[in-house]
Order: sequence, then structure tokens, then C-alpha cells
Amino acid sequence: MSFFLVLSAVAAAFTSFILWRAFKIWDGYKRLGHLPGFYTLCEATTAFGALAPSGSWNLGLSFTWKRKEYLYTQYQSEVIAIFPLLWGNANVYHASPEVLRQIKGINSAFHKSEMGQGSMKIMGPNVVASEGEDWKRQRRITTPAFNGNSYRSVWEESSRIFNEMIKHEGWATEKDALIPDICVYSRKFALLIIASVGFGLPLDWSEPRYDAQGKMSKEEIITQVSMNILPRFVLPWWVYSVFPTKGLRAIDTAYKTIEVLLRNMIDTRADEIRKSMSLNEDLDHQIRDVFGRLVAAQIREGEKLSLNDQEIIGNAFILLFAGHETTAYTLSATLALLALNEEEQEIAYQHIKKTLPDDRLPTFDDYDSLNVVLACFYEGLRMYPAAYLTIREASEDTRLTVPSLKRPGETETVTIKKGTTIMNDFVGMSYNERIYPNPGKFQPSRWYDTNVDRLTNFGAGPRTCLGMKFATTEATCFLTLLLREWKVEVVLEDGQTKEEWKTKYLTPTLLTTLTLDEVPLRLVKRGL
Ligand code: HEM
Repeated sequence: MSFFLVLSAVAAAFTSFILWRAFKIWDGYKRLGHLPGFYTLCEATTAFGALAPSGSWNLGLSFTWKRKEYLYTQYQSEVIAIFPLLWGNANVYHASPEVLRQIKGINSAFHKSEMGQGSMKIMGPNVVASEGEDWKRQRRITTPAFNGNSYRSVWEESSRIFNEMIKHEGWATEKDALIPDICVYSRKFALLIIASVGFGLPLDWSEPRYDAQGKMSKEEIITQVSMNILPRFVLPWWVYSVFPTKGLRAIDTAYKTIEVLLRNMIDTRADEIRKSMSLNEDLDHQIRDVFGRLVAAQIREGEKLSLNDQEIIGNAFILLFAGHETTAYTLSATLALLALNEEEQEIAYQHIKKTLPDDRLPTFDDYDSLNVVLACFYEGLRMYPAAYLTIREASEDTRLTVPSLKRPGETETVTIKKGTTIMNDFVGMSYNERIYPNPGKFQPSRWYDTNVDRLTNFGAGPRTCLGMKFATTEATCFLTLLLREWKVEVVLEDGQTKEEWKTKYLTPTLLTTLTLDEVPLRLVKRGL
């Protein structure tokens, strides 16, 4: 009897699932059947689709990278639809900067989709994940923290931390240095900058990741937090006690510790700011870090107009995350591409020598003149778009004007129904041959005219990346200091070609951001 009951329950559940999926497929086809595209089993950005191993049955998050040469051209369309049979909704993917600008423009009928934002909110509401009036308030408060003075601090800190790195790693006295994985250094560099300029928390390059008692350093806590956003978001709280593996314990400890750390920082900074206010000191001059400015705004304007504690924590988390991984992986990719393309590296080196004659040290005032170095970073970002996907949802039926691939020079109109999710595929845009002829070629000269309006990898419209100049300042400083002293080379194994090296080390994994796993490089001192 009980067996019969169980069997009936399983049959009922199975039938409901089939009916539910049949409805989803019908609904997807009704909304998007007019677009070219394909069927698959799971939608890539669902938790299941993202975390399950990829293969013929599951696209996996990295599919836009793996299919970048043909995902859109095979359909002769820059807008396609993907219809999942077993899991997830039918969505639109596009590879067109023109479409991106329509979607992200002022008064656009697209808003950030809940689906893309969940993992960004794990520590509290923030400017990246909020919408409408909430977003306007958070953007108004965070924007002034990104100004000329903070970029000057970014440059000065980048220069200081770069020198600390060279000294601590013992490279200053070496003719050449073998670096097993440049990402380890670029991540640490970017993290120390954001900790210092973003939080007024100067961390020491030489501090070990764990102390003698096995306690994590602040750097390790931040690294664990930002590298484990997806598992933290997806795994239920009880997993950490039921399966206390070393990895899961590290994630749990890091998240709990950072929350306490940030709360203590809010209290300490609030006390300092109140004291300064009572002494009538000039706060704007005194507080130079982003975090301090958020706390000061709360005290001056009150929580209603400003941010509450949880929002300060949410924004602090997002700055730590957005402010370091993206820049770090782009820097690693740029260095690897410069190592692979020696002529381009030589052009950048000659440009640095010309801009900084007599081996003068660069300062922030040289930033605009170092446009060739910046162009290398932009091209690295184009080829390895750290923010590889952003997700929007249509609030109403909307018509998009799409450049036609079938009839070059003409446009087509595509209707997107209310409630449809659209994926802004930055890999697709970066490798769009119509925009970037020969897209697989590293060609920094595409950006010499510094017409950054063409560069969509920092987003578009009112929600363009708030940290763009922050990132380009630290990157330009780092690259200038490195390339003027060192030639960067790839480390080839016996018989390995550069192309094989590229395939082995420069094939990224697409998770919360586009990441590189291990990039071995050699630095060879110039002028010896
Ligand atoms: C190479 C480095 C970076 C890349 C490629 C990048 C890319 C992006 C992109 C594409 C967006 C738009 C997201 C969307 O429309 O949904 C964005 C937003 C944002 N980024 Fe960045 N970013 C970088 C560095 C930084 C840094 C260094 C910071 C802070 C220090 C930062 C802070 C932010 C913030 C706060 C937003 C949200 C803006 C808003 O919604 O109003 N980013 N970023």
C-alpha cells in the first residue's frame, strides 16, 4: 500500500514536472519563436546550469566563450534565443553594442533582473544590485567618492604597492624572475589598492595568508569572500555544519569574519567622524577613502537620505569584489597578451620611454599621456571581458533596432515581450567582427584615439561602471612601472608553440567574473 502511495506521488510529481516544462517551452516559443536560436537542456545562468559540469547536455556558463567565433554568425543574427528543455526559461542573448546602448540607455524599458542580482546581494543591498529610487539614492551617495583626489590616491598607492611587491618578492636584485602564476600577483595588487583607497585599510604585501595559529589574514578573508560568491549564494546555511570540509569551513569563516570586520569598521569610523565634526574639521579633505565617505554621508544626512548599516556593508562588499577581481584578471590577461605579442610590447615600452624621459618616475599627471599603455589594457579587456555578462528584464513590450548581418548597413527590428530576460553577452560583443575586424588579434591601436565610447566592457548608460577610472588608473600605473623595467615573456615548455601556450593558459573560466586559472610568465630586466 505504502509502496503504491510512493509510486503515485512520484508519478504525480513527474507528470507535474513534464506539464510545467511543456508550459515553459510553449511560453518561451510564444515569446521568442520569431528569433533564430537553439534548444538546450539547462539554461546556463540557473544555479543548476552554472554549477553542474558542462557537456553536450549542459551548456555551462563558459559557453559564450567556447562558441564566440560562431554563436551568432551561424544564425546570421546578433540577437538569438536559447530555449532550455529541462531547466530555466527561454532567454535572449545578444552580441551588439548598439543593442546594449538601447537596453542600458536613459529611460530604457529594461531593468536589472532579479535572476542576475541574487548573488550580488548576499551581504546587503548595494548600488550594483539595486533598482529605481533605491539605486538613485545609492548611486548619488557613492559617486562623489570617485573623484580626482581618489584617482590620485589610486595612482600613489599603486606606485607604493608595486615597489613593495618588487622588493618583497626579491625581484629588484634579479636579472629575471620566473612567475608561476601572474594572477596571484595581480589579484593581490588590486586587492591591496582597493583595501587602501576604498577602505583606508593599508595591508602589508609581506603579511602571510595565515598566521602561526592558522588565523586568516585580512587579505585572505577578502580573497575567500570574493572568490566564493557563487557557492555562498547557492549553498544553504546548514551545509557548512553537516559537511565541515576544509574548503567550506574557510568560506564560512571568511563570510562571518568580514561581516564582523565591516561592522567594527563602521563603528570606529563613525566615532572618528563624529569627533572630527565636533572639532569643525574639514571632513571632505580628511576622509579620502570610499568607505569613510559612505559612513560620513550616513552621519551627516541620516539613514533615510543616506545608507543604513546593512547598505554600507553591502556596498563595501560590492566595492571589494567589483573593485579587485575584474581589474586583476584584466591586468593578467593584458600582460600575457603583451608577452605573446612582442612587437606590441615594444611599442608600449618605447611610448613609456618617450613619455617619461630620463627615467623619471611616472605620476598621476602622466596618466593622459600614457594612452598607449591604457590602450593595451583596453585591448586586454576587450579580449578577456572580466564582466562577461549582464542581465536585464523587459518591463514592457519593446522594439529593439538591431544591425543586420544578412544585409550589412541595414537594421532589423526585434520585438522583446514584457518579462523576457535579455543577456548582454560581452564576449559576443568583444568578438563581433563587424565592430572589431580580426577580433582574435591583440591590437591595442584600436584604442589609440581613446574614444572610449566605443568600449562597452564597462557597461553603458547611467549604470556604467562607477570604478572605470579607478581601474584604468591602477592598471596604467602598474603596467607603466612594470614594462619600463622589465620585458615580459611567456614561459614555453619544450616544443610548445605560443599558440599552444595561449590555449593552455589563456582559456578562461566564466564564473561570477571571467577568470584565468594559472598564467606563468617570466620577467627579464631591461638594460642589462
Ligand atoms: C576592469 C575592471 C572593471 C570592469 C570590466 C567593470 C565592469 C563593470 C560593468 C560592465 C558594470 C555594469 C554592470 C551592469 O550594467 O549590470 C559595472 C558596474 C559597476 N562597477 Fe565596475 N568594472 C571594473 C572595475 C570596477 C572597480 C575598480 C570598481 C570600484 C572600485 C567598480 C565598481 C562598480 C560599481 C559600483 C558598479 C555599479 C554601477 C551602477 O549600477 O550604478 N568596478 N562594472
